[in-house]
Amino acid sequence: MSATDAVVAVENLAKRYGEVTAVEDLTFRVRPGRIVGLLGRNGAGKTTTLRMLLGLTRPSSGTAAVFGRPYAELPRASHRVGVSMEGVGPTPGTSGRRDLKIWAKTLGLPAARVDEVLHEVGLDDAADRKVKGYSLGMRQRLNLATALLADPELLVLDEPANGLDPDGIRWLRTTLRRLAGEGRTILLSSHLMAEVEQTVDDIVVIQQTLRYCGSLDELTGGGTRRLEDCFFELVGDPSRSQTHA
Ligand SMILES: Nc1ncnc2c1ncn2[C@@H]1O[C@H](COP(=O)(O)OP(=O)(O)OP(=O)(O)O)[C@@H](O)[C@H]1O
Repeated sequence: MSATDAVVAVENLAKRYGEVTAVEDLTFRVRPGRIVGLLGRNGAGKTTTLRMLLGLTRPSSGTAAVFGRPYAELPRASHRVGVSMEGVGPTPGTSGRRDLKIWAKTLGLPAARVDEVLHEVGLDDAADRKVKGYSLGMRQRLNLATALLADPELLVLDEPANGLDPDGIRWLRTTLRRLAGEGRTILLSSHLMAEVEQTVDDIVVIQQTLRYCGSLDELTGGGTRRLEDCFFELVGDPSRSQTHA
């Protein structure tokens, strides 16, 4: 697949914060219609990578493109790409419904779309409560509702399963499958192996540098090996050695 056919194309991407190297020489592509899990332990560079992809953090070197262009140069980027990420979310003092209405107006969408996405994420009953009173799981649902507002082709979701209860996790999995079934591409970051194993088609494993990029099936031998075991082989298991790979 050429870089122009890819929904996401990351080429030799690097980010350094002074002495700290967050990401180094990262290259991977995301194919259309796939659910892709970006995996790595805490501090591996997942959020930094997604932020560079969305033009929120400037790379030290390399490039990141969405639909063949840097996000900042992509026409109708906020309609084509839905984002759920800490710091891109709602204003705590407003209600969920009010917050979504502001986003809908900003995006030039009809107010009726707000009710649709509230229903889609199961927040109808809590829609008029203040966001500051929401549980973490409710915030995740609201973030996803915001990401879905413009009916985007690509969803970029940073740790979407964080804080969800078992019902919420099952709901998220079914929802993501349905969205991908409608032809959307989904790039999500996570460190929840069991969840990722049940949700994604492809895997990108990073630990500053790229450790794996390909199908989940290929990595786990068609499900004969646990993703968690494969993951530790790729990034190193601190319980077996004193040094991280
Ligand atoms: N603005 C910043 N200034 C300095 N260092 C940063 C900054 N943002 C990230 N880092 C560092 O870059 C590295 C990667 O961080 P990043 O948040 O991308 O990891 P992550 O994989 O998303 O981790 P987590 O799973 O804990 O969210 C870490 O060492 C982090 O401390």
